[in-house]
Amino acid sequence: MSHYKLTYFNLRGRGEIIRYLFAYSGIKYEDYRIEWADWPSIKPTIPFGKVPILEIDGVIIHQSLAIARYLAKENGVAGKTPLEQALVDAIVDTIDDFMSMFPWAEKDHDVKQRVFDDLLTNTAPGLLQDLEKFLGNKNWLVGESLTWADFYWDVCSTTLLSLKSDLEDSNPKLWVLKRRVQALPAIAAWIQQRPKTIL
Ligand SMILES: CCC(=O)N1CCc2c(cnn2-c2cccc(F)c2)C1
Repeated sequence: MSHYKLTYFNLRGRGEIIRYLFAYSGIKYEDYRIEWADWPSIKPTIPFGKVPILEIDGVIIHQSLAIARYLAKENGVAGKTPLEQALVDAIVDTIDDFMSMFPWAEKDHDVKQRVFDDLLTNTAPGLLQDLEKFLGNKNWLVGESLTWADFYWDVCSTTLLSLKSDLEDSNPKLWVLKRRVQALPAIAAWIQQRPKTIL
């Protein structure tokens, strides 16, 4: 039995997709949440100096999407064929490109608020419309079964709704999908038990 240790902050952020995959797989792992005060002393010990990282029996994987893709493949939710896996990656990257546009670490509150508001008001609607069209009348974003693209949509849309709740007023199929993911017993249980954080 492998030993898994996830290292990230006490945030959903870029760590939550990994936590979803562990919850779905039922595999036990250490969910180590770095205290902000400890980060300066921990950062130099981390390869490439960024988190999340996942240690698997001492082997360190960095980059949240690489970690998630590994766990998805190990647990049958990466896509059933290479073509489906490519579509999953394309959707995940599309969502991640948008999430990466936010200046999460901006120190100037006014600058941060202005960029966040612009992205949420002027960029998010187009992205959601494209995702709604891609989903169409399917139950899941890719193929005919759950993949980690569906998990990623739920993880990231939770944060987007926390920032702009009226995003839920358009693109109804996307919000039906969100509820379908959150109704999965393992995901529902994780959401109920996880530490409550703003982001
Ligand atoms: C100081 C750092 C911080 O506040 N956060 C880190 C990044 C982040 C947060 C919430 N979502 N999110 C995120 C999720 C997926 C992709 C991505 F680029 C970003 C909060």
